[in-house]
Amino acid sequence: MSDQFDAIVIGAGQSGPFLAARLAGENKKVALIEREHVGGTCVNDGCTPTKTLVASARAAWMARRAGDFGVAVKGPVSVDMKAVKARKDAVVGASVESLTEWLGGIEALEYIEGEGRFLSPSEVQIGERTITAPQIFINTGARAAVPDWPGIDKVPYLTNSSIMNLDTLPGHLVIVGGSYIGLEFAQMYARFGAKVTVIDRGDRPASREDADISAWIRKILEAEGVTFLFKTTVESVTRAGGGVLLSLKTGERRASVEGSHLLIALGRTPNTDALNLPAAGVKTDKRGYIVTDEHLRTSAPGIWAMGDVNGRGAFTHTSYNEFEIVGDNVIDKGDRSVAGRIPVHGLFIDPPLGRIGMSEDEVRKSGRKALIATRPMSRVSRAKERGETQGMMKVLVDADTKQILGAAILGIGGDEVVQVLLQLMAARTPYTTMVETVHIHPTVSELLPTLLGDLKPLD
Ligand SMILES: Cc1cc2nc3c(=O)[nH]c(=O)nc-3n(C[C@H](O)[C@H](O)[C@H](O)COP(=O)(O)OP(=O)(O)OC[C@H]3O[C@@H](n4cnc5c(N)ncnc54)[C@H](O)[C@@H]3O)c2cc1C
Ligand SMILES: NC(=O)c1ccc[n+]([C@@H]2O[C@H](COP(=O)([O-])OP(=O)(O)OC[C@H]3O[C@@H](n4cnc5c(N)ncnc54)[C@H](O)[C@@H]3O)[C@@H](O)[C@H]2O)c1
Repeated sequence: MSDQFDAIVIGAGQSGPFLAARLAGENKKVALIEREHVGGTCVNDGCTPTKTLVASARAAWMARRAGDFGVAVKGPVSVDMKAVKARKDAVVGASVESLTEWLGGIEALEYIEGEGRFLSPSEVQIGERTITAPQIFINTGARAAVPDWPGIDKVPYLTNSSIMNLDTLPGHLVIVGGSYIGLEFAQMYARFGAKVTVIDRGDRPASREDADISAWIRKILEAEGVTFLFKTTVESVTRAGGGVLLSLKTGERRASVEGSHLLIALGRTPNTDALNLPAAGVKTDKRGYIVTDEHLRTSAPGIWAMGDVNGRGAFTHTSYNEFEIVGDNVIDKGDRSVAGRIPVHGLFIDPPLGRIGMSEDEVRKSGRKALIATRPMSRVSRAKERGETQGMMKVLVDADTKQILGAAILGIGGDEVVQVLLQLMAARTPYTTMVETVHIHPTVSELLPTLLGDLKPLD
């Protein structure tokens, strides 16, 4: 027997639950299907747990540095990994609980546990049950990509999901992938006290960032004991002792590294394989991401795709924004789209990187006339007072319109401070307005007018 709904949402990530709730609020009968855990990656094995662990790692680091501030800590600082995990589990647990409670209290919404699979453009099967709706919204996210290295099926390895169960300190954590996931875990585990090696095929960490930002990231992590092996790929993996031996290739040179634990951080695979998308007529690209137009409509009328699964964002803020876009369009008959969305992201090493708009590389490639200013964090009094002067600020401005094109702030508070510039950018306000505005002293943001006052032509 088929259950008829007004709308079906597949996946309870960072847009699905909010859209399901909003539709239910419009007196629609809604089904929300989730195969693993409500809240998806962000809440369970992404943003929330990693930033909670980053906070523990920072506490350990500050305790070790206490003497720099004239504070005595008697004896060596040690980290209780079971307590660190328990704290992380408590923060995640509270988030999942409040989300579950909230969704459970919405009368018109039925939460269905299980894996959703299309039978046709309007029918979804979950186990023995088949449900139908004229509107279906896909929010199934992505998972860690696992490479096909020879031997990978015979060695224990960790991903961002399984590392969440670790409550012991690795002797030597080898991380393959030196981007967002790899870097956040690298610094965190180095601060917990593990030996950490990061392997990447590129020539620098976070290679989507400008070279000067990458150089600072490398310097910050190396100063904390992280070893980087760049231009290096993994040829094969085998079991060694209790851990894993990786055979590596750097140019023509071959070497090996043995780790007690291996973490794979090589990007993501969209969760589209279980959906049986051909039955619904939903097209995917070569990498398996669902193809959508700017309004997030798929190739099948009546089916939308939001979040990581459409390959347009890969961040919680982009997924949530896509709930807002689809919600406004479907419910309020709006005309919102992702066109013109300003790209923003953070990299939550410590100090963090906040990034908005275009990078310097992107501005150069665009060929437009631009202005640029940079300032080391060592020339920010707040950073000096805090004893954390690593990093730099960078801003790029259109030479003709005087509007901000992009900015990077790698330094204390960089993730928050950069959003001051984001507001100017979104409002299309010329940077000169900020130069004339008085800011609070002593803060990092007070240096933004000074930074903008130093703008020079980008040669
Ligand atoms: C380690 C890590 C750290 C991160 N840190 C940040 C950060 O600091 N800031 C940031 O903005 N982003 C961060 N991200 C990215 C962020 O987690 C994702 O972009 C975000 O979760 C958005 O995902 P989503 O809404 O597309 O779906 P997801 O959160 O991935 O959820 C999809 C859900 O769909 C379910 N599902 C899949 N297939 C089916 C099916 N067939 N039937 C039923 N259910 C299904 C899954 O079980 C899952 O619960 C991080 C990611 C990782 C891995
Ligand atoms: N702070 C945040 O917002 C945050 C944090 C973590 C994750 N995320 C999200 O998760 C996504 C995935 O992150 P990620 O770090 O896993 O992937 P990524 O795609 O950002 O980086 C993968 C890295 O692996 C390297 N690589 C790929 N194949 C390789 C190989 N065979 N050998 C050696 N190196 C190889 C690449 O050069 C690259 O540096 C990101 O795109 C991001 O959207 C966001």
